Amino acid sequence: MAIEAWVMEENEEDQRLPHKKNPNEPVPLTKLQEIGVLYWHLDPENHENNEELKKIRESRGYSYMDYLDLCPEKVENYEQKLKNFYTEHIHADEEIRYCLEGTGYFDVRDKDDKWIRIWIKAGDMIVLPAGIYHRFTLDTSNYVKLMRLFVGEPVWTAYNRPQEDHPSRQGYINNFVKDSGIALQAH
Ligand SMILES: CSCCC(=O)C(=O)O
Ligand SMILES: [Fe+2]
Repeated sequence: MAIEAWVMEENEEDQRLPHKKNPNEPVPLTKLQEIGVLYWHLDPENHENNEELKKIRESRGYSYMDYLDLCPEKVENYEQKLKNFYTEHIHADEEIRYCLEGTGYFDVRDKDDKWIRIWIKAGDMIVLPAGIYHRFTLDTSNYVKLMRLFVGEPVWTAYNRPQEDHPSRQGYINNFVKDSGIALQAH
């Protein structure tokens, strides 16, 4: 199964709507990889014994794991959390999420600072690199259950934009934005 992503139509409509352009401008996985986003599709059933997940965790050092069941009954300060998730931010580390149930949108900025919307469904696992500007919203299904992974003790601190001097932002620019800029200039 392939990932579904598109260039976002920015307007004042509800954030939970798809916000596709007309006509739609799909974004292929290769373009997401260029900006440092990793993606796997795994079997969401019986994830405790999923060999592929085990291998990814071992090879990338994802020792920590917990669950985020995004519904008002299970999450403290639900509305505030949703607001924070949709405020553009970065982290000092990777953001690793594996969708077990439901659906939602991860928005990431591309090299031209445009929003790309990534539709996450059961079985989708994504890694956002440290320093990438991003945000998250539920879609109209209003529910998602995610596995959160981390290397070592988790740090969920979000640094809201602008954050150009943050070391992870500078690292991100050096790894994923700068070279492509130079390559373009050379042509
Ligand atoms: C609902 S998980 C994704 C939200 C987010 O960007 C974060 O937790 O930092
Ligand atoms: Fe985040």
